[in-house]
Amino acid sequence: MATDSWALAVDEQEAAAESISTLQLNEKEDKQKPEENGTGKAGGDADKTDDNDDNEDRAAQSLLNKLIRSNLVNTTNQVEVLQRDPNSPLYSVKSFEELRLKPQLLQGVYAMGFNRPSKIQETALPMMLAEPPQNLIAQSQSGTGKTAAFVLAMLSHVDPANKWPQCLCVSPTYELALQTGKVIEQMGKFYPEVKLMYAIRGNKLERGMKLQEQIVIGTPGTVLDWCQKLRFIDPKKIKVFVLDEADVMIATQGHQDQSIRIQRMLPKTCQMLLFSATFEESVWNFAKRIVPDPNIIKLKREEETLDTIKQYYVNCNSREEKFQALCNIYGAITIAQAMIFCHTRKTAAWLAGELSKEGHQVALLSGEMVVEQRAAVIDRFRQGKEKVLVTTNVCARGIDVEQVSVVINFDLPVDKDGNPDNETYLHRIGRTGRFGKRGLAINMVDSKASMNILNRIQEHFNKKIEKLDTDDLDEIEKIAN
Ligand SMILES: Nc1ncnc2c1ncn2[C@@H]1O[C@H](COP(=O)(O)OP(=O)(O)OP(=O)(O)O)[C@@H](O)[C@H]1O
Repeated sequence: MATDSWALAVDEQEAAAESISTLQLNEKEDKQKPEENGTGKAGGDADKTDDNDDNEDRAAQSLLNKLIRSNLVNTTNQVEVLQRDPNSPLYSVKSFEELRLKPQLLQGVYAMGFNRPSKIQETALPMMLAEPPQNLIAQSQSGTGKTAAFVLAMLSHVDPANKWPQCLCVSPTYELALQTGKVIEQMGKFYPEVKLMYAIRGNKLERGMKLQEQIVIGTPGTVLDWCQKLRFIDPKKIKVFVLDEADVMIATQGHQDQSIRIQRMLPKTCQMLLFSATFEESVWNFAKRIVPDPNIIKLKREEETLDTIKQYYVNCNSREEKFQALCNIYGAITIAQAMIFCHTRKTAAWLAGELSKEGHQVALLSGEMVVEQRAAVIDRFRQGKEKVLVTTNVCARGIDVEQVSVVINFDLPVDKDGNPDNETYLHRIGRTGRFGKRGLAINMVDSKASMNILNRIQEHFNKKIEKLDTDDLDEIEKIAN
């Protein structure tokens, strides 16, 4: 997940513009709207249309990644552990059996197809299941098994004989809460005595009632209401409090305060667990307020490099010339699958249309689609049903489509001030050690300004980007070898 300031700026812009409603997120949460912040539009290459509003927000990004992910993201990086009590032994497990889980839960874990704990689970699970309970702040990239870990911890800690809420989990949005709820249901499949309740707006309960479900998952506003105003939950009886997606949480106004207010109502003995995909200072400051005396686990993201990538640029004068160059490349070499990035929705839609007319099977990923539609587009592309995926810079941020060996920057990535967005460039084109197969990146340059951007990207990475003459078929053929 990108943490650049531009991403945050566009998030705010998106929230302010209320175009978030098209993503159908937060609809059921009484989200406080931030003030209009007048964030400017991101400047493009030659392509300065005003439709660059398909800004992504963190919640949508996170949901999208969850919906399209079919596997664990494995990393070879070691976890970094900071223990509250450095003298206590640090346990790590290599199998689920070692955790001495209830048989119903072990059955649930195996039924989900998990053979062994993921890297972060190896250390986080023994810590979360220890007696007495230990508090934990854990950070690792999306897809590394955090959700599965805290779901297992919650299910292990409840006493099904007690008919009241014992575990409370807060998520930033209704949809993310539902996704986690599904994992609880799956993992607890063989443990039917444990019941789950969703504390989300729209779930109206009779006044005066007391919840009997042992696990409650919801959004901060509703959870707070249910604990404080409506008293459906007795917060003093909560044994485990989970705050998921802390980085997404703090990007939504109001959620941080609500979460802290919930936390203050819980008993001192309650186990506090906080998870985040990123760990910038704001997340860290928030985490420290939610989790007293924490153990801390961090798992670094695998570094991407440009070492195995052949990079080229093509000089053009207009978007039509860029399109022609693209056609020449397609005419000369066989491209199994390519991702093409544009700066605006309008360009992306235009390009997708032109490529279709040329007979290409094109998928278009656009900001106006709801998250589920976007997930479906990416999924089809991953399955190879389409050979070209055209998208905007913002829309595809943080999405990994590993098998793509050709990336075309129809417009170069720039931040909101028009400076090169090196992080996005690297993430889009770079490969981690594991996916170290050779790749090809082609950058379209169409103005002095974009040539300048390209030069700065070259300088930043200290890697030469070769010029490619797309009118010379022989030359293009060479790049494929
Ligand atoms: N031990 C495991 N073995 C195999 N698959 C696993 C294991 N743990 C989790 N998974 C699977 O890997 C995927 C990612 O796991 P999970 O959702 O828990 O990651 P996450 O770190 O919480 O991601 P996010 O930050 O997006 O919520 C899921 O499909 C999950 O079912």
